Amino acid sequence: MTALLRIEDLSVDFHTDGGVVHAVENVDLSVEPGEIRGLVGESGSGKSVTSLSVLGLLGSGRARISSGRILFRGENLLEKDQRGMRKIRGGHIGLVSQNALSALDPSFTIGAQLVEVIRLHQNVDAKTARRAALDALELVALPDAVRRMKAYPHELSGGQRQRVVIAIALACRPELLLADEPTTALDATVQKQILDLLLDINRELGTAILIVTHDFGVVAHVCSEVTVMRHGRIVETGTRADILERPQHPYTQGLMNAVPKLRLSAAERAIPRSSRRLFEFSHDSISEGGKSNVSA
Ligand SMILES: Nc1ncnc2c1ncn2[C@@H]1O[C@H](COP(=O)(O)OP(=O)(O)OP(=O)(O)O)[C@@H](O)[C@H]1O
Repeated sequence: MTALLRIEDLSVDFHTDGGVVHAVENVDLSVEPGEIRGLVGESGSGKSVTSLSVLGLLGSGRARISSGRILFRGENLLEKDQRGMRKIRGGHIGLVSQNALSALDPSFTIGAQLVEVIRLHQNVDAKTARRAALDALELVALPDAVRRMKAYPHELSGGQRQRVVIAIALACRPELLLADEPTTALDATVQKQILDLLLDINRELGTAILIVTHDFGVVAHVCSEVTVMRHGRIVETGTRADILERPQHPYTQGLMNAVPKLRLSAAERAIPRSSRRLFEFSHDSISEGGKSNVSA
């Protein structure tokens, strides 16, 4: 199968007053059409820099991509100009960020923000854009969508705001959603609802999702494939079963062992009973894959 997204040998440096920081080194990562891949690792491991590179959002300041290609549908995104990247962002790759409050503009209604994104990417009249905006809100199961179109971000709960962010990301039916810690800012019950929504979207629309997370609860709940990062490098790649049940790399084993008991309990409470077994490393509810691919 041709990968939807293929990152090849990506290296990113930051040139700071204190010297050069090798934030991402020789990273290879693929997302196949329709799959949900988790990119997991501790803070500072290079997850966000990798995902910002995909979106062309590293900024022109101190960051430098020193090697690699980022192929999306076969095209190298690193060769695209700003205009080309604006078409990709929102049009073909939707972004769901951690903080819905900062992702939304406080001075515009939800409807206006959705309509703006749709009209930016699609050559449609205002009425068609409004209909598409409403469809997007219904897709993310925001209750009372017609009334919510006129609401401002501060009038919604945290979970509702994150649904709106997902609606905006999906409004143009992108092939890939890039979700950077999509549930970190939410409480456990709402986290589960948002993760279930991402699963529904994946199943119903076939949208591939790359989830950046430090949380194995998120991985266990939604990811079919997992890539583990440490110090800017990929240390292990495998199916969810490989990584959760049979981690090969000592770093992944350590991360799994370090998931505190209390934290596990919170995560267990946040996911359906049928999936809780994942945390007990049982075999029957998860796909059996080959051995994971481990780097030194
Ligand atoms: N603007 C910047 N200037 C200098 N160094 C940076 C900058 N942004 C990131 N880095 C460095 O790049 C490395 C990777 O950071 P990155 O934000 O990708 O990690 P992360 O795994 O996403 O962690 P977190 O979950 O905390 O965001 C870290 O060493 C970080 O300090």
